[in-house]
Amino acid sequence: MAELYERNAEAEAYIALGSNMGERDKLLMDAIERIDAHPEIRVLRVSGIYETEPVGYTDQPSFLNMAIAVSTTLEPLALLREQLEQERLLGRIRHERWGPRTIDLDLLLYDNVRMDQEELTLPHPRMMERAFVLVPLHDVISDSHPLHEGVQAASYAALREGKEGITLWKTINWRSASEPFGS
Ligand SMILES: Nc1ncnc2c1ncn2[C@@H]1O[C@H](COP(=O)(O)OP(=O)(O)OP(=O)(O)O)[C@@H](O)[C@H]1O
Ligand SMILES: Nc1nc2c(c(=O)[nH]1)N=C(CO)CN2
Repeated sequence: MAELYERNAEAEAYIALGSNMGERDKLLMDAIERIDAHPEIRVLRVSGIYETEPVGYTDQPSFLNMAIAVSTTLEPLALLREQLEQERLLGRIRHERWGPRTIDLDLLLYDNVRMDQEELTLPHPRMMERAFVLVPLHDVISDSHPLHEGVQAASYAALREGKEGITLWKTINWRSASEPFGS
């Protein structure tokens, strides 16, 4: 799949972030700044920070969740590996599945790429059922994205129903520190 991309072609991708240990908002913003500092990734838009009840394993602290839109010349697996490296650098220790974590970075969408490998499945297989993904994603997804309407409808429904207790915790004014590619 990734081979379909010409070298240096820019793709638009969406990443979900979550934290429920330590200084949660600082960890999220650190992760975003580190991603933006990568020479082949530019953070275009940043969602609000939302507080959410834990989903899955519920006996753990509440999460702060966000989403970002990025432009990148990395291929999908390289982008995922960069995210995993940033998780590692920010001190993520893996315990149980769906358990507490300092930082979690999930790749939601990469252009219109569909792939189904153990290391990377796109679109993210659980994204449409999670308010903690859909509501922040709606803040940053492009109006012209094929999933925009579906994400919008599911996000509004989640907010109406108070799904996962989601509430806006803080808004962010984002300005990328990196130059657009090719400038
Ligand atoms: N779209 C994707 N985004 C992130 N990781 C993915 C994706 N598809 C597959 N993976 C693989 O899943 C592995 C485990 O990811 P992780 O520990 O973040 O899961 P989780 O956050 O506990 O659960 P969930 O996947 O339900 O969010 C990663 O090492 C990665 O290789
Ligand atoms: N509210 C919330 N719950 C979760 C989250 C998360 O980011 N937010 N991440 C999980 C593992 O991906 C499991 N449960």
